[in-house]
Amino acid sequence: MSTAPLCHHFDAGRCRSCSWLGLPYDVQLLDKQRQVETLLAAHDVAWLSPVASPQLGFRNKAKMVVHGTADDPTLGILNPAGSGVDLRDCPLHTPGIRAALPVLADFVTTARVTPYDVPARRGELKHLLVTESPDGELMVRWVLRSQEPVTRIQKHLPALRAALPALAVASVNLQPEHKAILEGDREILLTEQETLTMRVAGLDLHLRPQSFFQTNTAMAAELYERARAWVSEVGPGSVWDLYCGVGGFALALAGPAVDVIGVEVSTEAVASATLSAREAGVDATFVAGDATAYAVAAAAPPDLVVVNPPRRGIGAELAGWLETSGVQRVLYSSCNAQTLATDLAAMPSLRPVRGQLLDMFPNTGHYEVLTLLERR
Ligand SMILES: C[S@@+](CC[C@H](N)C(=O)[O-])C[C@H]1O[C@@H](n2cnc3c(N)ncnc32)[C@H](O)[C@@H]1O
Repeated sequence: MSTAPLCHHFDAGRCRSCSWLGLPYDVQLLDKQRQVETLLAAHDVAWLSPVASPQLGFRNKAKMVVHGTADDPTLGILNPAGSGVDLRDCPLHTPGIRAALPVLADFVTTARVTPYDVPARRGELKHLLVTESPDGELMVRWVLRSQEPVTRIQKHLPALRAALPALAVASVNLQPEHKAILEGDREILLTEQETLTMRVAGLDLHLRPQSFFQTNTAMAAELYERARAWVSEVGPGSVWDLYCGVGGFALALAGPAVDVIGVEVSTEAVASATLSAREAGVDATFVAGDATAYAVAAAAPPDLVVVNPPRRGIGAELAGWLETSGVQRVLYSSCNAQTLATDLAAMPSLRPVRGQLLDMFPNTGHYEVLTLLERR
């Protein structure tokens, strides 16, 4: 039986970012489950069935490198020779993003925003970042070397909005350094609307341009719903959500009988979470700062701590604090089972009793794993 090709760029060898695309999806999921069970084999975890994702069309954020010329830009990646590979029809992205990228490529030409030429260090437009909310609204960000094209972008923005009615938030990010980093610190908002509303798991989460959001909307919803269900079995009176981002876990777990505090290093994300809590009429507090510093300085631990760190994990200091703090339960959501295993080894008094893999990153070797830890 012949099957339709999933991605013509992959088949032609132009893009291998989805390094597992050649594996049938059920094999991908089995391999990931096997991997996480092996990494956590030292623990007696009750594993729930892995949560499958749509294999394509799931990715709510496009991070496109812009190359070529203003008349003929490419949106995609650079190949090893440094030439642009156009991936505007990348099938991982949501249909709304796929429809928007050709319009945004035309805009590069109309507004004369010259793509940045890495070897020559000339040009302006480095990346185009596009996020689609579950409601179909778009956030578009032009990552520029300098402010030079901003006036032209502003001038042509009304025409772009007419061509792309879903465009709700537009901004310019300034990344003046000649470094392979996605974006810089400074953001210039070009629309009145400042946030995209990410409606997942019954929550309306405001997302500002520089904040993190899980890139797979369906899996984000599954993650917060599972957190809500698992934690409700335990009924804690107080919860910290460390590495809270725009507050998904905190707001999913908040309630009249639960005192919730979210801690996050990004002030933008904290502002978004605070706004979402206020609009939902939820009593949750969000603090800008380092998760470890917050924990070690606290007078007393809460009943339950959620941690959802970047790939590096929570690290020895926070793991050590959790180990000795007396906190009864930890809900650890990890996008890197290797660092999860290291962190668990540093908290022998907290036993992972339940785990579930959520396939946040189909067609790659990556995945999210949610684990509930209980004090022995
Ligand atoms: C994997 S994301 C999780 C975000 C959020 N929990 C969610 O569900 O979307 C990790 C978050 O940790 C934040 N972060 C990174 N280092 C941190 C630190 N040292 N202290 C607090 N937050 C940090 C990042 O800004 C990012 O928002």
